[in-house]
Amino acid sequence: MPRFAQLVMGPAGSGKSTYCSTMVQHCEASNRSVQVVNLDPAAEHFEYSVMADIRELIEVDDVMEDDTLRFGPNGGLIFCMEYFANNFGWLEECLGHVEDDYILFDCPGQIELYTHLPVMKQLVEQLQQWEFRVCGVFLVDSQFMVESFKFISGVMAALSAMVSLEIPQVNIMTKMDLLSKKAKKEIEKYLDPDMYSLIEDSSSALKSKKFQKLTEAICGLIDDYSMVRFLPFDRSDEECVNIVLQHIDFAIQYGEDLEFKEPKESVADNAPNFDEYFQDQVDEQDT
Ligand SMILES: Nc1nc2c(ncn2[C@@H]2O[C@H](COP(=O)(O)OP(=O)(O)OP(=O)(O)O)[C@@H](O)[C@H]2O)c(=O)[nH]1
Ligand SMILES: [Mg+2]
Repeated sequence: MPRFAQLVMGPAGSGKSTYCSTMVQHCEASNRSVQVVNLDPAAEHFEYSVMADIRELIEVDDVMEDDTLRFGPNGGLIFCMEYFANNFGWLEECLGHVEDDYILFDCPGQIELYTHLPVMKQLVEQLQQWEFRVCGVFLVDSQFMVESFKFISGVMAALSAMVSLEIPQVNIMTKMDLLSKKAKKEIEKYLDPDMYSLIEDSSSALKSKKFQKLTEAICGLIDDYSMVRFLPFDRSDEECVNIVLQHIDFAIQYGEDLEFKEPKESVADNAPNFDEYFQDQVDEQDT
């Protein structure tokens, strides 16, 4: 039987730890067992109970205090993650060999981990060797996405992770509950973006013709291959959380090998319908 994992990634403060605790609560409410592993050696507090915590292996503060290493916070974190990559045996011991388990890995927020450092890729390969099906979950804060410029850089960050990790990835726009009604309408166009029109929106801000052409080429490539799409994540909306979870489950085929159970009528009636959800949002926008 396969095992299942979500690698929860994204820039600092994008809501990774909050996403993990929301998912745990959501799954508990539907009698589903999901566990969390904290992989952030600099984490100070989180609201979920952990099955494993990287700080038991190594902590950033200890690395920074070491007189021979002399690292600052960022260098210290990279050192910790490299140390972790050389000691995957620790993780193997913590995870055990439970069939069919479902684990969320709450990762650190240093963006270089997802763009060019090999640690996350090594972790993915190791998890796959332990028979995990891994889905990347890339979080971007919706607060920063209401302008096309910031959006393009968010898309590029998500794309870097996709390209370097080579696993299915679901991109998520977090903190939707904080947006005003007007901003929510504004952000709708970023969920399934038409990059060509976004670049038109922002072309007046680009002073250099050369860079404008480069940005156009990048946007064109992303658009032509429909490479990046975002799902909205509002932690206060159960249906929204469920839709995100279903997308991820689908990507790693969770549930395919489980025994088939007759759905209860009430559950089937309440089953979320993605199209309806998005249609509701469009209707809201039209009114
Ligand atoms: N209102 C609201 N606040 C959120 C949401 N997600 C995160 N936050 C807040 O945003 C801040 C950062 O959230 P975290 O979950 O710690 O973000 P993180 O990505 O784990 O941060 P790092 O681990 O430091 O990279 C906290 O103050 C959270 O309470 C959300 O969906 N809605
Ligand atoms: Mg965190």
